[in-house]
Amino acid sequence: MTDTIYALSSGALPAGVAVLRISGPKALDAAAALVGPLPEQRKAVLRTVRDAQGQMIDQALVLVFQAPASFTGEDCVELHLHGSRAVVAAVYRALEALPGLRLAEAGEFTRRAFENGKRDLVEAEALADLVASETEMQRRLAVEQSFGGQSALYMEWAQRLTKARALIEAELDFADEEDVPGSVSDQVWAEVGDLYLEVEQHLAEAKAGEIIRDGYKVAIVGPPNAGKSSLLNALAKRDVAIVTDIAGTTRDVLHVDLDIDGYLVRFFDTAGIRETDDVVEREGVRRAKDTLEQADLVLLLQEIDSDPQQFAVTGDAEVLKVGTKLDQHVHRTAYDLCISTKTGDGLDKLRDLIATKVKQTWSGGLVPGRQRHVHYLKEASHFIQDALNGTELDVRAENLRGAATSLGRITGRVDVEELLGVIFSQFCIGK
Ligand SMILES: Nc1nc2c(c(=O)[nH]1)N(C=O)[C@@H](CNc1ccc(C(=O)N[C@@H](CCC(=O)O)C(=O)O)cc1)CN2
Ligand SMILES: Nc1nc2c(ncn2[C@@H]2O[C@H](COP(=O)(O)OP(=O)(O)OP(=O)(O)O)[C@@H](O)[C@H]2O)c(=O)[nH]1
Ligand SMILES: [Mg+2]
Repeated sequence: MTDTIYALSSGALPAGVAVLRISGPKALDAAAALVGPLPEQRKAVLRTVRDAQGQMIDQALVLVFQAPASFTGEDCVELHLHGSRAVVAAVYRALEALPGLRLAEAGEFTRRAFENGKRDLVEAEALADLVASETEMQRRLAVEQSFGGQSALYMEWAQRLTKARALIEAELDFADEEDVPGSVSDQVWAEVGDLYLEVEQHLAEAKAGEIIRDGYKVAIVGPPNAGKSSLLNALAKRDVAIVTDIAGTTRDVLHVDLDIDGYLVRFFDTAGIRETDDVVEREGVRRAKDTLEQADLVLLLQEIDSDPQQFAVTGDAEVLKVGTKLDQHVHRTAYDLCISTKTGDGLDKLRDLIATKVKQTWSGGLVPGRQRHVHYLKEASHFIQDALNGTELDVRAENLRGAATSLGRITGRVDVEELLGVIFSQFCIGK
């Protein structure tokens, strides 16, 4: 028998109100033990919460959800308590004393929702993203992936693959019979070819999902003393990095997260890149180069009119040449943009430029949300490719099955074999 679990579902205490959720076969009994006869389901009612000795703990709103119509699909009760640590601790003590009840583990309510078919893996992961979202775009992406058809897209693909496989296998089984025209198979492979392109197009947008979720990475690089750390501080509007006039001040990579127009943008301040015998600085330079390679955008800083020290910017990030210390120099066209952290000149322009670039990364549509999805999408894509390029019909059909299974693993919901049964039962081969 499943445990009945409980936990605080609302935020950090103290708070005005704390929502304590109980879910599982004993949820209703447990709640009744604390508050007496339960209200009609899905109707909030004010009740006194008492411990086993009959001592009053708090007055709370009680909300009952009967299985299967609840968030988890199990019997659920919510106690909307006063949000103090002592109240919650006292209710925990009272629940703990009841047999078959225990504190929920992280994610366990949502896990049960998955196990009871209330949401699939993509929706459950996106719900975690929604709860963790800090920027507007993270929220939008999470909402889109949790409630907006991401799962339906993968399931539709899996179904198309399974249908194609059913038709191919029918051809295999009835190859010697006249009522399976050869052109059926041509048609099927043309459709699989279309699907392949759709999957590839979707995969091509994986970067967008990563940027929204994990942030758009901007590396601030350049020679020592160019003003990199000063820029980081100016962007952060606080004294994050040490700034001195000594070349080689920064060694570690420091970062600051900013919300720019609803997007998470992560700025990385790095050690000035130069040849050096200093062991510590050399490690700093190595890390600077690493950061540069992983960036989505590189701000290459250089004091205006200084000798253009050249070093290779590797990686495929776009590079913006930024001239610094504009207060001491005049504007030069050799740079994409000139700034002064001393006067603040050019900083708004830089922020706008970055905002424009990050906005181009996501069209707002369905994109792969996580590395896990990308992994299975690539796997599916390879199977489809093998199916398209194969020669033996049975092997090609097997590759179609592999592709559908890979897609099924993303949502964790599709039972592909079951689907095959449904499809087979729907068409008859002239028998
Ligand atoms: N108080 C409270 N607020 C909350 C939640 C909650 O659990 N409790 N949620 C928790 O994340 C979110 C709302 N999500 C929910 C999702 C499903 C059901 C539910 O009862 N589903 C039933 C009935 C559906 C219906 O009537 O349309 C079901 O799926 O069968 C409830 C809340 C946000 N706000
Ligand atoms: N006048 C003027 N001085 C600046 C400006 N930005 C930075 N500086 C000065 O330039 C010196 C170096 O600045 P940092 O920000 O430490 O330079 P950095 O690129 O981080 O240097 P390293 O960490 O050594 O690679 C400091 O003395 C700053 O005050 C600016 O816009 N105008
Ligand atoms: Mg520095």
